[in-house]
Amino acid sequence: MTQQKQKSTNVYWHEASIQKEDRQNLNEHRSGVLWFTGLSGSGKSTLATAVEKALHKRAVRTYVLDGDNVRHGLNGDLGFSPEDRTENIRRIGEVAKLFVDSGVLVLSAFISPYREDRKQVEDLLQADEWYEIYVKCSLDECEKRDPKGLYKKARSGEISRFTGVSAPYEEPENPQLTVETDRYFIEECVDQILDHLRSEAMI
Ligand SMILES: Nc1ncnc2c1ncn2[C@@H]1O[C@H](COP(=O)(O)OS(=O)(=O)O)[C@@H](OP(=O)(O)O)[C@H]1O
Ligand SMILES: Nc1ncnc2c1ncn2[C@@H]1O[C@H](COP(=O)(O)OP(=O)(O)O)[C@@H](O)[C@H]1O
Repeated sequence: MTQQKQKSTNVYWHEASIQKEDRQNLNEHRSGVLWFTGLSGSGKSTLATAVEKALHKRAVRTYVLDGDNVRHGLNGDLGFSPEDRTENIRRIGEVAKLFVDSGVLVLSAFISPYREDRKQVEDLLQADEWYEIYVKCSLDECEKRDPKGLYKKARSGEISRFTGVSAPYEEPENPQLTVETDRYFIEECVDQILDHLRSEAMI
């Protein structure tokens, strides 16, 4: 699957009568994207889910977009070649942007291994709507955790192009936040993220 080309012609943008700002005012919080990126098993889903729970308690409208789940539906036609991963992230970016427009705080949990792909998503959003969170964990530790047994399969050759083993992961150069999940407990990482959101006046 290659990068989508614009095929639709004669289409016109329809301006809505209710704008993003109206929805944010109604919700009494800003919308945006917490973009968790990191190796498989680093803790993206665990943290996105735990942070969502904490935000929900504070009456923040949230939605988790998760790699495994989105690949069951919307992106079920995509594999793990570099081109498919790029298209995967491009579509997620567009979906995330719609959620942001709807006034929601999105928590996305995708490996998103390429810097350029993450930058493309960032460019779809306003500066204060984008929070890149690097879920940092050594390959060694991810492999020890191996919650789905995928590293084992990748090492035996049963899965090809596995991130960190036989496919690249490009670390964020300038993330808003780095959480080191091989150094801190889940609760500590969640607190670090919530503290950051507070310092950004997001909550
Ligand atoms: N080859 C290969 N490489 C990496 N990951 C693989 C692969 N094959 C299957 N899986 C499973 O797919 C999940 C990653 O999907 P993503 O959409 O996040 O990947 S990507 O952003 O397009 O790289 C990933 O989920 P997480 O472990 O939660 O990261 C795996 O469960
Ligand atoms: N500090 C931490 N943060 C997140 N997960 C952690 C942490 N410490 C241990 N873990 C464990 O690591 C695993 C991470 O799995 P998961 O969240 O599915 O990762 P990913 O979504 O990045 O593939 C879980 O079993 C989780 O309990």
